[in-house]
Amino acid sequence: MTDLASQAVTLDRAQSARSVLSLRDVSLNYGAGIAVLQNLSLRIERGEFVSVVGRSGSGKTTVLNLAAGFLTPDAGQVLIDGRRVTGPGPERAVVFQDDALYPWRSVADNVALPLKLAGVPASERHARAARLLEAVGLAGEGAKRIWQLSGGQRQRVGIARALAAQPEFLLMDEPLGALDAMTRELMHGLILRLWQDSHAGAMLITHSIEEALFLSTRIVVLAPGPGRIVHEESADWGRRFLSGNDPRALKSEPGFIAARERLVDAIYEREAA
Ligand SMILES: Nc1ncnc2c1ncn2[C@@H]1O[C@H](COP(=O)(O)OP(=O)(O)OP(=O)(O)O)[C@@H](O)[C@H]1O
Repeated sequence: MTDLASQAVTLDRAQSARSVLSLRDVSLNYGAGIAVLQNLSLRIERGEFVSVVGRSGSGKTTVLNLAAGFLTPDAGQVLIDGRRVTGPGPERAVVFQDDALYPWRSVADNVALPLKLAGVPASERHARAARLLEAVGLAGEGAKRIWQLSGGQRQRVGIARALAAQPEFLLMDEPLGALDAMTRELMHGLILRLWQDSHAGAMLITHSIEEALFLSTRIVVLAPGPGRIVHEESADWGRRFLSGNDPRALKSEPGFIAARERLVDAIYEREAA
């Protein structure tokens, strides 16, 4: 697998100053009058990997949709470097569980689509798509159609496409939820390397506490009714994996297990009350 940083894919934006994506005191009610999120604040700097965990219905996807600009808060603000976000933008890329790829287009065309929309000339976008496919371990698969790929391969195409736009922030909503456990573990390494090489800030919504702990530099726990942050943890297992540590050994460390238990307690505390 090719190191993105060693490729010309190295991002113009990656060299720019630190950016911050922030949700500041946001509230949202989907028009039903019942608050889904209330006064929630969350900040993600480039270079951070922030996972959002919490029970079903706690508002995780709503948080990501606000950060992506798909939703507008009823109160509070979504900001990038202090500028108000009013909709989706090229500095934020989103990866969904349902990969939202075009099955009738080739793999390479799917990856290059954001570049086409941005007006990048054909020869350059084909070259960049090829480099991104190499980075996600799909070199030589560009001519295939999406329906010819496995679930794990499709998610890798989705991630390559998200990175094609050279985002400052990569927003992922359960991107690995449909994958088997082994493929999921392989994808963890891939996501960590791409995150490191792209210098992006990452937000991950996941139901897997272990996944959140292993990948993230920070994990926030949302509690429902209305959705708000009730717990935060800092972590560095992903960074230690990137510096050569064995993932299974890392996940067996007492510190990892203790952090996992704290997160479980924070997620289920209110239910027990
Ligand atoms: N489009 C919508 N219209 C009305 N209510 C919605 C809408 N989308 C979500 N909700 C409600 O908002 C709350 C939070 O939903 P959200 O999808 O953000 O939670 P989640 O934590 O991501 O859940 P899950 O883990 O099940 O995906 C839920 O009560 C849900 O029913």
